[in-house]
Amino acid sequence: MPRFDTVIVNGLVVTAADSAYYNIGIKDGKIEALAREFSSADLEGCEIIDAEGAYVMPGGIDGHVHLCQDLKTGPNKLGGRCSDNFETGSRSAAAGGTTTMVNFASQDRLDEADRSLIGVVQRYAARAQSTGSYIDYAFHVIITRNDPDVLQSELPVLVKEWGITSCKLFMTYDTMRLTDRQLLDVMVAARKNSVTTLIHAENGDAIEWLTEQLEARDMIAPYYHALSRPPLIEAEASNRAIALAQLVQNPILFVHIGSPMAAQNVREAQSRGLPIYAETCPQYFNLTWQDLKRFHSPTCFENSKMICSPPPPAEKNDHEALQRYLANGTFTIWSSDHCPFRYDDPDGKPAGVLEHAGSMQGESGDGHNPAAPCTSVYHEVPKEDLSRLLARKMGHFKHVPNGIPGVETRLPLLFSQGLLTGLISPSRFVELTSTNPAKLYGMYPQKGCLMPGSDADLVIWHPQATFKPFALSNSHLHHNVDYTPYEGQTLSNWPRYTMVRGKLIWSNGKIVGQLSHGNFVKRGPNSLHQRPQPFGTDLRNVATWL
Ligand SMILES: NC(=O)NCCC(=O)O
Ligand SMILES: [Zn+2]
Repeated sequence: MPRFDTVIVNGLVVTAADSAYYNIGIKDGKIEALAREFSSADLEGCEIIDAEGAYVMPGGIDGHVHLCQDLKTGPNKLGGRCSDNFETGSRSAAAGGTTTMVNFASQDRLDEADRSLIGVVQRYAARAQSTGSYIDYAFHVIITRNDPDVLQSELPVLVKEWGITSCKLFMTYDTMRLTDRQLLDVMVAARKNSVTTLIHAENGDAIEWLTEQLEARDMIAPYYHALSRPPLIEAEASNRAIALAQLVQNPILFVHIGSPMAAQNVREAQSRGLPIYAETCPQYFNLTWQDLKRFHSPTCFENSKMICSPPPPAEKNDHEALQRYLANGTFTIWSSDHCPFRYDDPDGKPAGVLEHAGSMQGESGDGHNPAAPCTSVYHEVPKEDLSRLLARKMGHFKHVPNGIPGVETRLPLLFSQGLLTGLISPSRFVELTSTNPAKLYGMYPQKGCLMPGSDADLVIWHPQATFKPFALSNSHLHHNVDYTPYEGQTLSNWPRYTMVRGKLIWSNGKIVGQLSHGNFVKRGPNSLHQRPQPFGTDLRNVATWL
């Protein structure tokens, strides 16, 4: 009986702590042993993968992926529909070196059938099962209501039976946001159940007010999405959320931090020893407000391809400021916020044109009036009409589904722009992309490390000396999206192998795995914060009596 199924040789193995040349022996989907060199007897009968001196790292863990999700980010009950399902999303993730993704199971506040959070999770789990997944996956539950009976009876079940130990709360979006008192209700329930709380921090009232001011001045082209959400919007909300978290002693993670001001709030809270964590994403290091004017003309609706919330920072200077927070440890995790919408799909970015035409109440003269009673969230527009509408009509940024794709480019962008430039060390790269998400989301040490007994989830890069830098094009990618925000970006390496529990899923430019391979991951509690009473006991700051 061979000692190992697979051995990886000649790899520069990187963990969140160290880098060294090791061989890795894998048996039954787990890491069995690491050694400077295995004996020839040990290697007998096993498959050998030669890393040829390249980096070998724990597989990427993407803590922020939207698949199969209807997202009502606009002001009415219609919205967009994510174009990737678990097949196309996990395929794209694997091709980019990701071995586990945490997706969202989103409660629809407007649908009474969604009152039950368990029902919500079951609905999304069925979506994943209906296609299968190439890589392992888990769910955060998005909570959009504060029903006390549901929180009390269902959160413990989600944690114990489903291993769903994280929730996401919104401070913006008409149909998803919680008021401050609702945030407090849910945060207390989260604390009692050790549920890691993700916060989308933007001041929804201020965004609505600014949007009204902009539209009164006819400033509705995609570019003005950014002006409806200047950095103060995120800075104010993150500041408020830190205070609320402190009050009820509930650790929080800010998702997709996009402004140096908000990052500074996190830094300041962390320096007071508070368990406040922050995620950031490649869009905040690559795009600026100028990208919302990128295509053809400043008013061209194609610029809606770059709309996400929070918007990218105003200028390149902001990228440099954010890089400092990446290097100095303020950011905890690097995720994609992969939120895919197509430009040739009426339920994608064009919703911003269709909804606007509808809100003009027939002024369009083409008979399309989405403001009329609608029984589904979807826009029923014949494909041939869509390009005609897009060419002729003005759209409004407020109706554009927020989000951009990036699950596949998440690791390669940071590798080229962070690791190879020396901004961050290889170990910090692993910490941000794998080890910290594993700890934060209760998967460590099953995932996020290369210890004996851990899942053999690995990404092996190309040997640097022989890799030819290339300009990224959407045709390289495996998602179901008709563009990438990073078109033309130079990349200086790419994952050569992606392995999930001992099976190669991506090898030398090809998907070689099976859709039946990806497993649902039942998770435990956050293991990042371990200090007892990190919020202190001062009654001026903390309601310890709650
Ligand atoms: N981030 C974004 O623009 N879209 C995804 C939905 C959200 O998380 O806000
Ligand atoms: Zn969000």
